[in-house]
Amino acid sequence: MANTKEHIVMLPFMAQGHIIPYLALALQIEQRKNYTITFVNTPLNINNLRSTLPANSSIRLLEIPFSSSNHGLPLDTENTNILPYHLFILLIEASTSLKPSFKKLIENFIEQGNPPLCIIADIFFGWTASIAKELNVFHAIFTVSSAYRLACYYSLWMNLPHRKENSDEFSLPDFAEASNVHITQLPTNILEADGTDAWSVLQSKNLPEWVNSDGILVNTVEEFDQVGLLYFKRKLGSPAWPIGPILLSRENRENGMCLEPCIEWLNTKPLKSVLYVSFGSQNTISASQMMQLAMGLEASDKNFIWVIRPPIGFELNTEFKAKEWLPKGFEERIKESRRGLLVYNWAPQVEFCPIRLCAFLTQCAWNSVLEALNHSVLLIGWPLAAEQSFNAKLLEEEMGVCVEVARGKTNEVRHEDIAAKIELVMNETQQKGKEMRRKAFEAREMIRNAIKDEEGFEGSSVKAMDEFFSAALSMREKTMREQNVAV
Ligand SMILES: O=c1ccn([C@@H]2O[C@H](COP(=O)(O)OP(=O)(O)O[C@H]3O[C@H](CO)[C@@H](O)[C@H](O)[C@H]3O)[C@@H](O)[C@H]2O)c(=O)[nH]1
Repeated sequence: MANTKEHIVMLPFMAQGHIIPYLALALQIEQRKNYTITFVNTPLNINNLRSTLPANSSIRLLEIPFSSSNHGLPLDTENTNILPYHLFILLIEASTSLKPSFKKLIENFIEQGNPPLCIIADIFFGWTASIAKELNVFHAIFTVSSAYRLACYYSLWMNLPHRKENSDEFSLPDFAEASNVHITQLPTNILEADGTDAWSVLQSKNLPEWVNSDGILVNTVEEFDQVGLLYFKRKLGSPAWPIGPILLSRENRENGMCLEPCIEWLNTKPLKSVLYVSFGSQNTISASQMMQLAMGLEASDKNFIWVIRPPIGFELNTEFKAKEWLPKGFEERIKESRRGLLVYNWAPQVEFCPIRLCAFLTQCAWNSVLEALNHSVLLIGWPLAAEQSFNAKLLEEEMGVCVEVARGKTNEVRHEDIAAKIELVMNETQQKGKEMRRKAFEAREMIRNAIKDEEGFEGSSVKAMDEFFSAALSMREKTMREQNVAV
């Protein structure tokens, strides 16, 4: 066994929000030196990854066949980034066609004497757990988000409680630790689910398969996500390993406005005085919300950077029509006063975080959340889609580092409320802001301690990763013993 590296096979769902964090995890595992990694996906995704993988990486990229047009999808559709939301479900359904070739791949590895120590696969690929079980390979699901969020998601899909309650607010039947959920916090697919629709049917096959997995790897930190982690230990009877934060590597970031002008602007501002406003890599808000947000920012009197995109209904590459979408003279006023900086479409976010940011008005997408907490930046939540409301719930109710300012892409928002929330969080003399600052500092310490790996001290995330590999090795030794006995 000496000198032989253990083999890990990874299979993310075909979406950038999944592939990129999986690659970040692969790169992190690679640093442990004693593993070789096979990163599996469909041909076009693998092709795109070739240019982003660091030149010195030993990660092997491997294609498995996929034909989108066989599944009612446009030709060469292998990633959600070129699909409208209502077709995501088709791609997830179509991805079950990967099953036979993925199974064959693992069988071939076994036959060639290179059996995987473990398979790490996506939350949408419950079927990989059954394959792993059949072939005696250790299996883990890797979720790119928090355990708390995943617990809400799992509980909602398994129980559809909003269909059984008459009220807009209800509790989660098997996750009583979480406070009530409001109907407006549900993503569209769960809100519309009735047990017979395509999403319900898909999840009713996918989620029960999770019990066949040997555990869940979670991009989180044990110290602030206990409630969700315990839920999965209880529900699935297997470990949930908090191994985060798995922060995204810079190689995978798009290029946007260059860093220098932003840093130059930031450097003219006092420490921890700037509000950063961004809705992540995929989302934007409605034109009327954009108008109110601009007015709220102006009224708040705080320094701000706003990563601004055309509102809903316009392509990202549409020319930004400030005269139409922003209050009259807004751009000129903030430029003149140097109080605000508008960055169109994409900003070097990670580089901003450590410097002068006090707060981040965010849709609460998990990577952004971890990046902000890593530098004790306070959060002003405006969840827009997907699981973001559950992240906001964890951040506000459990961790105390966030205040929700608005919800959804179409709901009415008022500039007075936005300005008031900004004031509440950013004004150092306000009790609420003070308390949030203390909690955000604690969260930062939790993150930093979790990833510490020093003589005499191993952080919780480092330990969890060790435990995950130990569990995989123990299972393999057990299987080998059993096979020897059988022989
Ligand atoms: O202008 C920008 C915008 C984003 N980023 C980076 O891009 C990543 C974006 O990731 P994230 O914050 O998670 O946002 P999204 O990709 O928009 O979020 C999707 O993926 C998340 C993780 O699964 C989910 O929590 C969200 O619901 C889903 O919309 C982060 O590393 C950001 O630093 C930039 O560098 N510049």
